[in-house]
Amino acid sequence: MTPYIAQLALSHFRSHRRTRLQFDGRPVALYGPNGAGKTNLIEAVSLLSPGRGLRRAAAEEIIRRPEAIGWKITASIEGPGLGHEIEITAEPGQPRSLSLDGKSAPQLALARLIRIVWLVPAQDRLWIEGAEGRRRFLDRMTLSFLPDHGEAVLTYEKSMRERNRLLKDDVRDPGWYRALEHQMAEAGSRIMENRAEALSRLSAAQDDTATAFPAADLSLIEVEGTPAPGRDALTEALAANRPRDLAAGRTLIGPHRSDLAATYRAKDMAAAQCSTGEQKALLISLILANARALKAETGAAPLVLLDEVAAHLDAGRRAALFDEICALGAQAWMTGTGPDLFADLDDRAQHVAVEDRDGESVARIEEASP
Ligand SMILES: Nc1ncnc2c1ncn2[C@@H]1O[C@H](COP(=O)(O)OP(=O)(O)OP(=O)(O)O)[C@@H](O)[C@H]1O
Repeated sequence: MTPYIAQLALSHFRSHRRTRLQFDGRPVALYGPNGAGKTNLIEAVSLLSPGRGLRRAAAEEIIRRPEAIGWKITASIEGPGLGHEIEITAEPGQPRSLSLDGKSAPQLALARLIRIVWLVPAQDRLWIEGAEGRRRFLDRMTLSFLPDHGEAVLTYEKSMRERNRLLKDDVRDPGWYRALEHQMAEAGSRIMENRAEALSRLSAAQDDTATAFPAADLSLIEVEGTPAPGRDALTEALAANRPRDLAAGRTLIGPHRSDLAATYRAKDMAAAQCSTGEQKALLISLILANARALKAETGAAPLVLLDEVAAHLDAGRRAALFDEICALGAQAWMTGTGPDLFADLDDRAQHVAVEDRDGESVARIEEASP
C-alpha cells in the first residue's frame, strides 16, 4: 500500500486555528463553500514536500492573521513497514524548520520520504503562459521520480545567482567565473538529464486508450546555445556565452530557460491550441501518468493533490478520474464546493466537510458519504 498521511494537525495555519484529522489511506474528498479553508488544508499537505508548496507562499503569509506569531503542521506518515512523524514550523523572519521523527532535518529529506504531485487552478493557463510555470510543473514531476533533483536545482540556482551578480557588476576577469560555471554545468547537466529521464518515464506511462484524459507527446525545448547535457559541453558553452551574458546582465543559456512542449497525440495538436477543457485534460493525463509510473517503479503511488479539479469535469470524466485514482490506491486529496461532486466515490473515499465558523475553518470527517 502507498504511504499515506494518517494524521494531520494544523496550528495557526491560515484559516485553520486548530485542525486535527485522521485518515485511513483512502482518497480524501474535501467539500465546503468558497473560502471555507479547503485549499488551505491541501496547501499544508503540499508543504510536506520540499519547496514553497502549491501556492508558492512565503512562510509569513501563512501565519494565521491577526493573532498568531507562527504556524505548525504535524503529520504522521504510515505505510507498509513505514512510520514517520513530520513537524514543520515557521516564525516570522526565520526559515521554515523541519523535524523528522523528533530530529531536525533539511527540507530535502522530505523528497525521499514522501512523493507529492499536484494540480491547482493557477495551472489552468500553464500551456499558454510563460515557460516558467511549465518548468516548475516538470520539475515537480521530476522530483517525484528522482528525489535528488531538488538538490541539483538548488545548487544550479545558487551558482547562477552568483554568476548573474558578476555579470551585472560587469566583472570581466575569467578567473571569477570558472568555478561558478563549473558548478553550474555540473548541476545543470544533472537537471537536464533528470528532466529527460522524467519525460521518458512519463511518456512510457501514457495511456493511448484513455479517452477521458488523452495521451500527450512531450519534449524539452532548450534555448539556442544550450548544448546537450554534459558537464564539459555546458562549461564551455557558458564560458563562450560570457560576452552576450555580460551585455544582458544575466545568464542567457542553460536549463533555467528550458521549456516543456506537449502535443495532444490523437489530434497532433500543440497543447496551447487545444480547447480549455482539453488543456486541463492533458494536465490531468500527465499527473495520472506520473502517478502510474511511480507506482510501477516503486510499488507506491504518490500523494496527488487536486484543487478544484472535479468541478470542471463532466460526469463521465469525473467518474474516470475517480476510478483511476482508486485503481492506483493513491491518497488523492480533492477539493470541491459540494458533496454531490464526490458522491460517486461513496465509501471509496473519506469525505471531509470544511466550513467557516466565525472566521475559523472547521473540518469534520463524515462517517458515511453524505
Ligand atoms: N494567513 C491567513 N490568516 C487567516 N486567514 C487566512 C490567511 N490566509 C488566507 N486566509 C483565509 O482563508 C480563506 C480561504 O481559504 P481557502 O483558499 O482554503 O478556501 P477554499 O475552501 O479552498 O475556497 P474556494 O472554494 O473558494 O477555493 C479565506 O477566507 C482567507 O481569508
